[in-house]
Parts: sequence; structure tokens; C-alpha cells
Amino acid sequence: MSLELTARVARRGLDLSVTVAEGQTLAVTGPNGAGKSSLLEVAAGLLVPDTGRAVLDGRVLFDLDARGRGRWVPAPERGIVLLAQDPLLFPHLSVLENVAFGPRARGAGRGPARERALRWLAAVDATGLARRRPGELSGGQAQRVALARALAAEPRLLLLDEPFASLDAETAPALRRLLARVLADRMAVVVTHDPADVAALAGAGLRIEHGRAAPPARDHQPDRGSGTGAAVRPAR
Ligand SMILES: Nc1ncnc2c1ncn2[C@@H]1O[C@H](COP(=O)(O)OP(=O)(O)OP(=O)(O)O)[C@@H](O)[C@H]1O
Repeated sequence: MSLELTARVARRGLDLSVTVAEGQTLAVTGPNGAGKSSLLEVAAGLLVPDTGRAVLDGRVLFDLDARGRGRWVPAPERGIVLLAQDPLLFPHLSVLENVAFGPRARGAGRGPARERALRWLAAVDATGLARRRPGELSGGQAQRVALARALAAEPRLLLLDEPFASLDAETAPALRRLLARVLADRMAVVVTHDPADVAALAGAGLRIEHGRAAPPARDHQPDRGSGTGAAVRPAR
């Protein structure tokens, strides 16, 4: 059981093959505009590649020939959830209703959907927020709720696009710990700029540059710094 995806999207400069093993979290890194989000969009079914093929758990998600013809499974039928940077919760629903929305939409009764929502809210330490509206949440709380909503849909593959990008430095580590817990043994792809995410969350890494797989960046070199090397002190 795994994801195998190959796709070319000329208008995004993307030409890539990716494999995610069962139970593995893959961290995708690379500079701005490299094609990281486009890769997630192709996997989620939101962006149609010119050509390519993807198989999730033995099921073909798309198989498009050189002329872009072939099989294309629409996004809602893929068993994949994409968690964007912006939590995008429904503002008029309570937190509990937001999380129960996926199970309800897929036919679960009111009671079971509510139970499942409460279980996932507990898993992300957000039980106390169940009655609030999204407008009453902090950024970190909203991200936790969005994660619960994504997990309540019980996806085969979870895609996360820079899940900590909008969080401050104090909130991000707690959410990273929580994410490490819920992603354990789960097939997931996490786009991130932060080496700490790669270390904490992922069993495998893929660096993209100009839409193509690139060798990993040198380990633990900060992206920014004085340029003199003064930011990296040798251990004594
Ligand atoms: N909606 C869009 N329409 C057209 N081109 C786009 C769109 N989104 C991204 N692109 C282009 O596709 C290329 C890949 O962008 P993408 O957003 O996938 O990169 P990224 O690695 O996720 O970047 P970032 O780290 O800045 O989010 C870039 O050249 C970008 O300008």
C-alpha cells in the first residue's frame, strides 16, 4: 500500500515522480515557486497534469497519456484530504459541526458523525473548543480544528501545505508535536520550509527545485543568516 505519482505540468514547470510508502510521512521542501503546492494539488485532484499517472493503494487516481487523455478520478472520490495553510473552516458552523461535516457528507448519521468529531477533537486537544465558532479561535486553535476535520474524513492520504506557516514561534512547536503524534504510521505529505518539521515529522524527504527532484540541501544549514557563516557556531 503506497502512493506512486508521476506528473508533468508544463504551465507550472513541474516534472516529477514521487513515492510515499505505507505509513510514511514525506516532507517536501524547496524554494518559493519550486512546485511544492502544485504537486499537492495534482495529488488531491485540483490540478490536472498534462500527462502522468498516480496509483494510491493499488487504485488508479489518474492515468493520462501524452495528449492528456485517460482516466481521472475527481477530487472527492480520491480518499485524499488537502489541509491548506489557511484553515478555511465554515464560519457559520460550530467547531463540532465543522469537524462532523465530512462524516455527515459521506452519509454518517448525526450521532455517529458527532461522536467521531468529538474523538478527533480530543485527539488534537480541542475538546473545549467544540461549541465555538471559527471566528472565536486563535490561529493555532483554528489549525488544530482544521486538522481534526481533515482526520475525521479518514483519508487514505493526508496532504499538508505549510501547516505552521501562519503560526507564531510559540504556537508552532506544540502543533508540531501534536502533528507528529497524529501522523505516526499515517501516509502523509507535508510541504514545509522548516528543517525542524522534516526532522520531527517525516521519515523521508523530497527537495524540489524548478519543478524537479533535487539533491537534498546541506543538512541543518539555516536558509537565512548573515552570509558570513557567523550564524552557525561549531560545537565546543
Ligand atoms: N494558480 C496558479 N496559476 C498559474 N501559475 C501558478 C499558480 N500557482 C502557482 N503557479 C506557478 O507555478 C509554479 C509553481 O508554484 P507552486 O505554488 O507550486 O510553488 P511552491 O513551491 O509551492 O511555492 P511557495 O513555497 O512559494 O508556496 C510557479 O512558477 C508559480 O508561479
